[in-house]
Amino acid sequence: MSFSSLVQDLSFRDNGNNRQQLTRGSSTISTADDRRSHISRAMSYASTSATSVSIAGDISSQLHGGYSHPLARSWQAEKQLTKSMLIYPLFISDQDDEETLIPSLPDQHRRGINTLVPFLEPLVRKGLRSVILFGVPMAAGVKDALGTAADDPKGPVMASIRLLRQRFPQLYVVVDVCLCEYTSHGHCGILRDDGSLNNQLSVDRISDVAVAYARAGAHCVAPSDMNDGRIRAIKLKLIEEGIAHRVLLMSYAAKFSGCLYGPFRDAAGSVPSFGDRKCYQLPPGGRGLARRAIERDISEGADIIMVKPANLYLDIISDAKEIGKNMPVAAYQVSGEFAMFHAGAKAGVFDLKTIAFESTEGILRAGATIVVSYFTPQFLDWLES
Ligand SMILES: NCc1[nH]cc(CCC(=O)O)c1CC(=O)O
Ligand SMILES: [Zn+2]
Ligand SMILES: [Zn+2]
Repeated sequence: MSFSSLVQDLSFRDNGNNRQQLTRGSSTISTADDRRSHISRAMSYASTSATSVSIAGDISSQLHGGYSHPLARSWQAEKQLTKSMLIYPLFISDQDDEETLIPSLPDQHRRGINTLVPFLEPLVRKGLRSVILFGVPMAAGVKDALGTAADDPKGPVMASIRLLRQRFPQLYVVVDVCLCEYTSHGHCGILRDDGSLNNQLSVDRISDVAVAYARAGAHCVAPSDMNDGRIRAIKLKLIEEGIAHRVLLMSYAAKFSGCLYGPFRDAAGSVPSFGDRKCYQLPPGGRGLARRAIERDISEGADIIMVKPANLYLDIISDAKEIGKNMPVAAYQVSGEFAMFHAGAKAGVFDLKTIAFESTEGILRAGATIVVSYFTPQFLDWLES
């Protein structure tokens, strides 16, 4: 294109301003004018081509900003999964040397106290920061209507708390507080004659158990029983005992009754002998009820609120973050979710490591910063690379 035809071309299409500059000679065209003429040329081209409108005319449509690089991908997340976010569940049986694979809970064992230290040593070395203990009485005749074995000073949980505190000073020890593993009927409290939960007796008993675990050295007690008023009762008793300043109270605030606890009940032998837990666990559709439970438990003195299960209840995690915006939110990726991911991986639906990360990142994105996860030992390896 010759200079004269370029001038002709520009003056033909451009506004008066540009034409004025051009009449003073090509050497006086300013940079700004130069840019303007380029834009106007692009726009006049765009007006004849529908596809270029979105490219040149609308920068906001450009989302593919070179984030295929793993580091650039990680920068898109508000929170990165770290080892310190993970709590690993341990099932402690009263058979001291036991190490039994739990059939419905892949790679997870029920273990006696004598197997704990050798099992945990390499994990702690790899960066395990926290465990949550569940007691599993296996011996015949241990269970009764009151769940007496729960805080037996010689019982496996009390002994394990003391052992872990002594052997692994850096390990943060959380203890689940409930009666269902210890009651003959398998429910999470003390029952009336008609089989319904006696809330007052249950709360009295649960808070005694929580205080016993705390006195034995638990850093954190986590009541999962769902009896009304248990958080207040435990907090008051911890204050009364003079140990409230050194014990965190983590409430399973929003705990739903669904079909995702099966492998856990296998592991813990806590299937109710009659009925179900629908009187004291939330209905899956009960978002409002969950919000009320979270508000209630915060007002009663919970230090951490938990949502359980996790991946099917991400909206509840996000509600918990909003309601409890000044406190940590935990989520429990439960046994049924873990087993489901294993089954999917085994069936070739997806890769286990990939789904472990994707599901856990979903939990963080929803608002949790603490994740109770059966994947914890694997994450300790996966987060190394
Ligand atoms: N109160 C017992 C308890 N504590 C934690 C879980 C579930 C954990 C899991 O499924 O991984 C359960 C089972 C239940 O409520 O029946
Ligand atoms: Zn229970
Ligand atoms: Zn429990």
